[in-house]
Amino acid sequence: MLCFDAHFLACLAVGILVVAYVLRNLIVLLATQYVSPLKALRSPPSPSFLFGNLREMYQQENTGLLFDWEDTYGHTYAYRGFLGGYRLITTDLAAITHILAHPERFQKPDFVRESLAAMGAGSESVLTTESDVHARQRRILAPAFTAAHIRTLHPIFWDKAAELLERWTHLANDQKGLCLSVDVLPWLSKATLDAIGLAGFGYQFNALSGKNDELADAYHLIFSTARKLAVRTILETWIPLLRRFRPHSEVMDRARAHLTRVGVELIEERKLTMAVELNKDGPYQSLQEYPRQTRPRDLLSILVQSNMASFASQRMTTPEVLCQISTFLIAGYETTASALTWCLYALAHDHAAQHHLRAALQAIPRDSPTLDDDIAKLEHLDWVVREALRLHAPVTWTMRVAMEVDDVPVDNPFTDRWGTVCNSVRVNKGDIITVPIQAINKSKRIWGEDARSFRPERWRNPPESFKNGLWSNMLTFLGGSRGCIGYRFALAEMKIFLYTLVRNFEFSAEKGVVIEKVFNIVARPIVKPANPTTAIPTPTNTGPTATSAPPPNMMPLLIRPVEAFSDIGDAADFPDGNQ
Ligand code: HEM
Repeated sequence: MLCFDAHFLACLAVGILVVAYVLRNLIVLLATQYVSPLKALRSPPSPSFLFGNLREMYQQENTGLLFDWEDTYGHTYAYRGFLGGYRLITTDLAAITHILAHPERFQKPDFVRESLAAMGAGSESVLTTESDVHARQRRILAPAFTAAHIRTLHPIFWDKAAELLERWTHLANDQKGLCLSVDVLPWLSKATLDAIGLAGFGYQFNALSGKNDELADAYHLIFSTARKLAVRTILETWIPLLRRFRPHSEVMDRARAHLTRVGVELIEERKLTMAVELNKDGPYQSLQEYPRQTRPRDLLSILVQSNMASFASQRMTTPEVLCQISTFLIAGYETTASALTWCLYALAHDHAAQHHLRAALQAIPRDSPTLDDDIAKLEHLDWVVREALRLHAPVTWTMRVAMEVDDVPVDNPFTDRWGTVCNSVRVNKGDIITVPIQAINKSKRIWGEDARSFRPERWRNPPESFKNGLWSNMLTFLGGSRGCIGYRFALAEMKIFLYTLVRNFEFSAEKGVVIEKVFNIVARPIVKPANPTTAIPTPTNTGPTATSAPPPNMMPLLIRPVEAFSDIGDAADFPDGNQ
């Protein structure tokens, strides 16, 4: 009896604590929301008390929601989050510039950092740290991303692009001049995973060749799950305790353990090879004594050196180094794969642009000794890459949280819900801000009436209005000190892949196939059935590890070798479905 009572009382105490914890969080949330100055902003109606506009936001790329909202509420307004909380959203360039220029005042919200950490980046990654720790990590990592170092990685990109070309050529040859339906997404994911593995860490995933690799499978799993905005995810945002009780996937746990094992092996191996080099090169006592100009610049060497550094400002601990390894593997492949996939999609829907690009690429011979310099400078290729990255930014939006009260200045005064004209937005500590990367990239105000069309020639005279994006007057790689560290890596890889693929293949869309975007860190394509009874088309080939079930994310395109196409006719002869 006593035992039952003790057990009962313990359960009761735990229950009370849990209820008190949830209530406390809800009260803090409601109080923060109650006093938030964002309540004064105009806002669209909220379809759900519990989830506000979050579900609509998730679909915004397919519905044009943010454009409608901007037409109705102007550049600066609020939408509703969990339990009706107001979140600032602004396409005002002065406001965005201010937010990105003050990373101390506007940090990543903890629920964003935790979900990135849980997806494999870890809590000590440059993607998830803030303030001094983040600044130190960026400083240490920067030498691996200079233009000069990225140039040394080109041979890896060329090899991987050639391998992909060979595989597609092999498949296409069986078609005897007819179009082959290929889901390009998994192929590009595998190729870019191989590339970052080798370029960053000398690690052979062999994903393109179809060899089984537990790590490659783990990354595939990370990006192919969580396709729906789950209620649980929203609740976890405000009740952090729930994050500790995420359903555990055994596969993911195994994958994480495997990732750590591989990371430790990579570090140890590199330490050994660097020690051998050191002894060969001179009487240095430690890696840090290497003359600066002869120090290896590849990512793994930089991480290993920092692990052994004696100065705190240059040192990363082993767990930190492991976090960077998994971060760069994640950040470095699915983003670029998504960018390339959407670029091929855009070209498949615009044969004139594709034709021009191909002609420009074919003018540079593959065996030219200056090929690397030439394609880096090739105007038309550059335009296509910029335009695809503008229209199909892989990272569609990002979030920040105000760490203190601030007045965010705006270029375009806005009228609040009481009719007052305002020149700045007041935010309180804890207010959430959405930076709508894609909506700004497609803004008619910046890019003109044809802002939502794919028109590479616009880059002949690009608009000057936005100076603060990291690259090319746009927000695709964000800006400020938290802008994408790997943008040169991504651009070089994209250009080499496009040179190789577009010179050799014609791409076209499949008739009647409508592609939509879903979000899982990056924008990924899915096929929208024309009506509920229409089956999702299964491309002839989905990549080396295809299974009978259609993959959840896919980009089926028709491809045909250029020679076969040239024999048959002109670009206009492509099957229906192309515009
Ligand atoms: C087309 C390809 C890519 C796009 C569109 C892209 C976009 C972005 C964006 C928008 C951010 C900022 C996220 C935020 O603060 O909310 C970011 C950060 C980052 N990216 Fe990329 N990225 C790409 C490729 C790469 C590559 C190839 C690498 C590495 C090899 C990389 C590594 C990173 C890292 C480490 C960060 C965190 C930077 C920091 O917080 O200091 N990215 N990227």
